[in-house]
Amino acid sequence: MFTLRTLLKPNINITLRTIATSRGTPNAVRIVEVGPRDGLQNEPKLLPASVKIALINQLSETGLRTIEATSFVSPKWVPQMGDNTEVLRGIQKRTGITYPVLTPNLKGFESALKAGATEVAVFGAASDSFSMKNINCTAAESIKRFQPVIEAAQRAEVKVRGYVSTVVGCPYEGAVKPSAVAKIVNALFSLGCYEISLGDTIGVGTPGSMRRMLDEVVKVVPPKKLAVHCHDTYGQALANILVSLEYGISVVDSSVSGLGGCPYARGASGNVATEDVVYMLHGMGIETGVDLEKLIAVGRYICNELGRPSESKVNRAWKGATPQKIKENC
Ligand SMILES: CC(C)(COP(=O)([O-])OP(=O)([O-])OC[C@H]1O[C@@H](n2cnc3c(N)ncnc32)[C@H](O)[C@@H]1OP(=O)([O-])[O-])[C@@H](O)C(=O)NCCC(=O)NCCSC(=O)C[C@@](C)(O)CC(=O)[O-]
Repeated sequence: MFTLRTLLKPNINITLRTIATSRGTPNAVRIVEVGPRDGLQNEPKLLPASVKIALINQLSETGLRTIEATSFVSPKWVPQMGDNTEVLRGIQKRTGITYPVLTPNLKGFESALKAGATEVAVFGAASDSFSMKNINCTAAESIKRFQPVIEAAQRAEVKVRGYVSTVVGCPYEGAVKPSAVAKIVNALFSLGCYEISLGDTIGVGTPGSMRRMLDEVVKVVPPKKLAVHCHDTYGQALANILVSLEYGISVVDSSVSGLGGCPYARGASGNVATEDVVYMLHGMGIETGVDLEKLIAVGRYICNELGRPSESKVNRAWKGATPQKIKENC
C-alpha cells in the first residue's frame, strides 16, 4: 500500500552511513537535458516538430553536452513523440553534444538508427506494475527485451544508457525496496549500459529514502556510472540531487523550466528544472559548462510556446542579473 509514512520513515543511521558512503562531492557535473523528450512527451496538445527542433537548437547554444531529443516509442502510446524521425533529422547536431533518444525495443532501435541516432536509452523500472503500464511487460521481461537492443547497438557502435524508473516510490505499488532497484540496475549495467539513470518518477523521494536506495545501488554499480533523474512533485528534487552528489554521482538529468511528467505516472509533476540545478551547482562552485542566462532564455521560449509560466523558480526570479552578479550574491 502506498503511504507517504513509509517513504518518510526516519532513519537514525543516516548520518553514520552518509559518512561511511560519501565519495566526496564532484567538482563538475554533466547535465542531461531531458526537456525535449521527458518534458514534452506528456503535453496533450501536439507541438509542431519545428518548435521541438528550435528548442533543441537553442539548448545546443547553452553549453549543455547531452540533450535527449525524442523517443522511438509507439505513437499510439505516446502521440507527442510521433515526429521522432523528423525531429532527430531536423536538428543541427553540434560537435561535442550528444542527442540520445529512447528506444524500448528493437523496432524503436532500428528506426532510431535510420534517423541517425548515435546514442540510445532503454528504460526499465524497479516495480512491475509501473513497467507493465509503461512498456507492457514486467521488469524481468524488459531485461530480455533490452538484450537484443543492446547487442544491436553494440554492433552499430551506438552507446546505450539505461533508465530505472520508480527507484523510490511507484504510483501503483507504493514504496519500492532498495534491493529491487539494485537488482534491475545491476541487470542493465551487466547487459552493457554505460550509465544508469535512477528515476524518482513520481518525485516522492526525500534525502532519507534516496540515501537508503543509494546505499544498496552503489554496492552493485559505482557512482561514476550512475545518474539521478528527479521529479519535483514534493519539492525535494534539489535536496535529493545534493544527497546524490555526496555519493559521488556527477550526472544529473533535468528539464528546462521543469517541463514534463510521465504519461504512465499519475500526478507526477515535471523534472527538476535545469535552471534551478545549474543555479545550485554554480553556487556550490561545481562546474556544469552551462550558461545560465542563455538557458533562462530557452526556458522562456518554450514556456511561451506552451502558453504557461516556467516551473523554474530561478527562471521566474531572474530579472536580467548577470551570472557574475549571481555568483557574487550566493
Ligand atoms: C514499448 C511499447 C512499444 C510496447 O507496446 P506493445 O503494445 O506491447 O508492443 P507490440 O510489440 O505488441 O506492438 C504493438 C504495436 O506497436 C508498434 N510498435 C511497437 N514498438 C514500436 C516502436 N518502438 N515504435 C513504433 N511503433 C512500435 C507495433 O508495430 C504494433 O503496431 P500495430 O501492428 O498495432 O500497428 C509501448 O509500450 C510503448 O511505446 N510505450 C511507451 C512508453 C513511454 O514512452 N513512456 C514514457 C517514457 S519512460 C519515462 O518517461 C520515465 C523516464 C525514462 O523519464 C525516467 C523516470 O522519470 O522514471
